[in-house]
Amino acid sequence: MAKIAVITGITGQDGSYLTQLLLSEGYKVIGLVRSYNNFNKHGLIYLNLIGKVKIEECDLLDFSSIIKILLKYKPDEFYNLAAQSSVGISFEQPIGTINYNTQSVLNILESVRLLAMHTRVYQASSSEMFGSVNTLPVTERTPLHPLSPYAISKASGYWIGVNYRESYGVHCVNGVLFNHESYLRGPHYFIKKVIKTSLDIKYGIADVLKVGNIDVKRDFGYAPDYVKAMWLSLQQDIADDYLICSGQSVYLREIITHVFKSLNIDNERLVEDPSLFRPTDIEDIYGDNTKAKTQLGWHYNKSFFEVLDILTAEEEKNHIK
Ligand SMILES: C[C@H]1O[C@H](OP(=O)(O)OP(=O)(O)OC[C@H]2O[C@@H](n3cnc4c(=O)[nH]c(N)nc43)[C@H](O)[C@@H]2O)[C@@H](O)[C@@H](O)C1=O
Repeated sequence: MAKIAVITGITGQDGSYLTQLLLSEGYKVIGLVRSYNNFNKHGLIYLNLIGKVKIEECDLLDFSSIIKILLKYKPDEFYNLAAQSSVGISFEQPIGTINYNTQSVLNILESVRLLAMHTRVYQASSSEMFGSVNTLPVTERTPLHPLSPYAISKASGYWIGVNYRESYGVHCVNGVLFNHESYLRGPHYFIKKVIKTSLDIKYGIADVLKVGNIDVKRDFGYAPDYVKAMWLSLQQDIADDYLICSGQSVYLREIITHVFKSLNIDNERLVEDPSLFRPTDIEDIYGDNTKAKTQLGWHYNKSFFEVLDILTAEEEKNHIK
C-alpha cells in the first residue's frame, strides 16, 4: 500500500519540491492550505503537480482541524513546513510570527500524541535559531542564541519537537535547514531578488538592484537537494535532529558580483540602502553536515556559485522578455 504523507506549507518552495519527490517515491500526498479557494498554485503548476495531490483546508491554529486530517488520512508521515518564514517580516510582526510558528507545531504534536498515532513528524527548523554563534561550523550541539522574532519562534518549535520526542515518545525529527534556494523561492528573498532584478536590469525593466547589508556571510544550498534530506530524515527508525547545509558560507556581496558578471551588468547598478538593513543580522554562519551525510546517506557537494549559475539560467528561461 502507498505510504501517506501530509505536507503543511505545500504551496511554498520546499512544499512543492518535496511533493515532487514523495510522488516519485510512490506516496499519496495530502497538501494542507489555509483556504481552498485562495491558495497560491504557482509552485505546483510549475512542477506539473496539480491534480496529483489532494488539497485539504486546514487551519493549523485550529486544533480540531488537525485532528480531523489525522483521523481521515492516518498519515505515515507529516511534514510541517508551514510558517511565517520571513526573518525580515518577523521584525514588523513579532507577535503574529511567534504565535503562529509555535502554536502550529504544538497543535500538530499534541494531536498526534492525543490520538496515539504512529505518524512520524518532520519539523522544519532553521539555522536562524543559532543566531549569534561563537564557534563555526555550527553542529547539532551548538547552543541557540536567536537574533530575531522568527529565530525565537523556530527555536521554540525546535524545543517543542525535542520535548514531545523525549517526554511522550512522539517520532519527531527536527531538520535544521540553512538558507536554500530555487527558482520557486519567493520574490522577496535575497537570492531570488538578486537574480530576478539583475535580469530585469539586463532586459531594461529595472535600473538598479537595491539591497540591505551585503557584508554578511551565509551557508546557501539548493532546495531540490535539501528536500531529499527531509525525506531521508523521516526514514530512520529513531527520531533525531539533523543539520542540512552545504558546509560553507559566502559573502552576499560576492554573490552579487558573480551574478552581475555572468549577466554583464555594471557594478554601478548596485545600490546599498541602509533602510533595508535588519535591526540585527547574523554576521557569518555555516554548518557541519557530517551527521546528515553519514547517518542519512545524504549527498551534497554543490558550490553555491554552481547553484547560482543553475538558478540564473532557469530564471532567464522563464523571464518575461
Ligand atoms: C535559514 C533561513 O533562510 C531564510 O531567511 P533569511 O536568511 O532571512 O533569507 P533572505 O534571503 O531574506 O536573507 C538572506 C540574507 O540577505 C540579507 N539581505 C541583504 N539585502 C537584502 C534584501 O534586499 N532582501 C533580503 N530579503 N535580504 C537581504 C539579509 O539581511 C540576510 O542576511 C528563510 O528561508 C528563513 O525561513 C530561514 O529559516
